[in-house]
Amino acid sequence: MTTITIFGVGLIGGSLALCFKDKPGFRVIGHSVRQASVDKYVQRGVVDAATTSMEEAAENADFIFLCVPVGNLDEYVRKLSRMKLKPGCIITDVGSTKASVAASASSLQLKGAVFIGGHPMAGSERSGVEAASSHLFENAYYVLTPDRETPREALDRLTELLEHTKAHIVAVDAEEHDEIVGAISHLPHIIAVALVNQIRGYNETNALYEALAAGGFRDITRIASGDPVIWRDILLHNKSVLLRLLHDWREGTDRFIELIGAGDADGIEEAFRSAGHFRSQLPERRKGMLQALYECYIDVPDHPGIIGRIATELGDNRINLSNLQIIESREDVPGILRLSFRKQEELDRAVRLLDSLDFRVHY
Ligand SMILES: NC(=O)c1ccc[n+]([C@@H]2O[C@H](COP(=O)([O-])OP(=O)(O)OC[C@H]3O[C@@H](n4cnc5c(N)ncnc54)[C@H](O)[C@@H]3O)[C@@H](O)[C@H]2O)c1
Ligand SMILES: O=C(O)C(=O)C[C@]1(C(=O)O)C=C[C@@H](O)C=C1
Repeated sequence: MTTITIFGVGLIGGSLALCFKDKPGFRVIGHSVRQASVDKYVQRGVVDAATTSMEEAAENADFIFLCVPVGNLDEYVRKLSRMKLKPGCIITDVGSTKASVAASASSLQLKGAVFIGGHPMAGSERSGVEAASSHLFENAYYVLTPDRETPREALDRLTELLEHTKAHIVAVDAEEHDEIVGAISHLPHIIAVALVNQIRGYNETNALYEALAAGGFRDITRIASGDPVIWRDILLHNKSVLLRLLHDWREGTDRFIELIGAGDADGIEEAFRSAGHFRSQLPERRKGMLQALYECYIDVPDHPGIIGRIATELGDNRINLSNLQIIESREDVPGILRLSFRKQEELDRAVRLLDSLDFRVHY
């Protein structure tokens, strides 16, 4: 029996637990500092058993996943280093920054256990075990950050276990990870939050800002709703990288001030063209499950039952909807529904079907 212990059964810890739970030969143990959370994990069937005792959770584990906020990782690694663990136990984490936890672990004697940093490149703005899903990591990249000391056999064992997530496992140096993930994840979160707060300020004197905010604003700001504690810790643990990136970002916005100020039409077009070109090359598989892979938008007249009818028509025609979101719904305008599918072929069939039913469909 392989025992997998998860400290912090939230969005990421809970999703990992669901990837392993009920697989033959696996037993999944959850840990929380709060009894109410322990009860909830068990009630929801996310883990086989749970406890508030760190020793009890860790003692028989073959794999330990630390899925707590980045700011708590050092404390967890330190506590584990003082415990008697099963020989050969692999300790890993899922923190969004990697250099600081790698430094904590390498400064400690883990008494026969091995630490290998990890970071699944999938998630969402939601948090807590309620948002967990066994599909979260499918087709996403899952970064591991072994170093020169990491035994090959341990890396292979962890990689083999993580195959249950259906993610693509890649090994990346911890510092390089923080550099790149700072740019493609942490900086965008900062920009989204700064933008929302800028608009929130304008909205205080004119509520039309909020009322008129449509698809563009929502698309670029979804991630501004991330958990404040999780993101506080991430930003503070990638400080030097982020300060450099923010400096570059300021140059990017200064460039727009120049282009617009000078009425440089060609320069503006070129900025959009090169960005669009780069973005269109991003591999689809990098998107996590909670993001749409293939999407279309439908104008829906504001009358009861319409959403149910669309879902039923798709279901009757065996077209699998991966997500359905109302992105605009006010009394005075038609609503807009965003439908997401996992496959191009499903999107194509949905568009043909909805067209034939006289819905206005846009891509
Ligand atoms: N949210 C994402 O998109 C995402 C993606 C990849 C990795 N991560 C990383 O995963 C880790 C967990 O994030 P999440 O999104 O699952 O958050 P979450 O809030 O859903 O889960 C965090 C878990 O840690 C527990 N916890 C919080 N504070 C604690 C403390 N002080 N001591 C002990 N336990 C505590 C919570 O009870 C919860 O079970 C973080 O390190 C984060 O950087 C997040
Ligand atoms: O999809 C989202 O909402 C996320 O924020 C996921 C996301 C990201 O892509 O930036 C956020 C943090 C992670 O550590 C990994 C992935």
